[in-house]
Amino acid sequence: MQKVLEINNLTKKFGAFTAVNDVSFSVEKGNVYGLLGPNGSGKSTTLGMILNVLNPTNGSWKWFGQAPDNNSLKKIGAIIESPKFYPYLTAEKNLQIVADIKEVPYAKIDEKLELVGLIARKNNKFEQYSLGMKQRLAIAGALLNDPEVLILDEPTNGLDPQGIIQIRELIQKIAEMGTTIILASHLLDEVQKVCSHVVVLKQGKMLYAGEIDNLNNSFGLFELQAENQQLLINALNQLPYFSSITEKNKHIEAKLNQEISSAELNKILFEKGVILSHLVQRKESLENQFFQLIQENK
Ligand SMILES: Nc1ncnc2c1ncn2[C@@H]1O[C@H](COP(=O)(O)OP(=O)(O)OP(=O)(O)O)[C@@H](O)[C@H]1O
Repeated sequence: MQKVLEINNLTKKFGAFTAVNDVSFSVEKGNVYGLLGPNGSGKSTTLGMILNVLNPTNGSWKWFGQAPDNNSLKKIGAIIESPKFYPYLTAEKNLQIVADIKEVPYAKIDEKLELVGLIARKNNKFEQYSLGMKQRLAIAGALLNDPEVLILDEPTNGLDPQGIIQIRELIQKIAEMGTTIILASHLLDEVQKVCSHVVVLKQGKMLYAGEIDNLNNSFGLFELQAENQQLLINALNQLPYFSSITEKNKHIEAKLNQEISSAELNKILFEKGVILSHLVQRKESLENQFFQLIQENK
């Protein structure tokens, strides 16, 4: 797979405060990467550095295998702030200004307005647009010169549910056309729905980078209940299958560190004299795992 971006040991300090702390990851062509982390975890600062808007304190990165220069930046479309257009001009006129700056033919304007679903509204003034339409117009602007990479910072911030779905579908459509996408978000749900890969940041540190499916690659857990809970806990503690055993309200939650079927576990416990009244195997949600990852690295 061709590497579009390679970040090595990137650090940004604001005075004594470290906003991005020794972050390294790569982005491969054609995938959708989510930069995921709570507010203030360093997502925007990371994007600012790789877009040459902020100077790094330390570290380096390569775009398309080379040290970043103006040429490589031309292959990147980015929206890292709220869309800036002239309110009293139409969408089309606004995009003509962008086309002039990017030196692309006006023919591209209708193509991109069509893509983002705004062709029928191209003669409306920007100020008449909803927030979702403004965001889609910004995406059209960022795509005018057919960049290889599209970077979006919190693309659904402030949008209503319908607007969120429209942006999500648009991101999927753009990705299917072969554009590599990097999007920063604090919403796990958003990242989970559109990204193939995720980089998890917390307080500037990278906690995980890889395929989103691998983040969800736990063995799951068992919910168990027995008449004699203490006997059950003792028996579970003697077995090698669990990374943690926790007492919840009425049941015991035992997290697996390897595979074992519920039938097998039931048999082993029965042989140890434990009669189960409740046994359910569950997959752990990505949300749980993300939360745990964030907790563990406190
Ligand atoms: N110019 C600056 N001067 C000082 N501190 C800054 C500056 N810019 C960002 N920070 C701090 O760096 C940390 C990371 O900020 P950043 O905006 O990168 O986080 P984020 O993950 O994008 O969060 P959010 O989703 O809230 O934008 C925050 O604690 C922020 O207050």
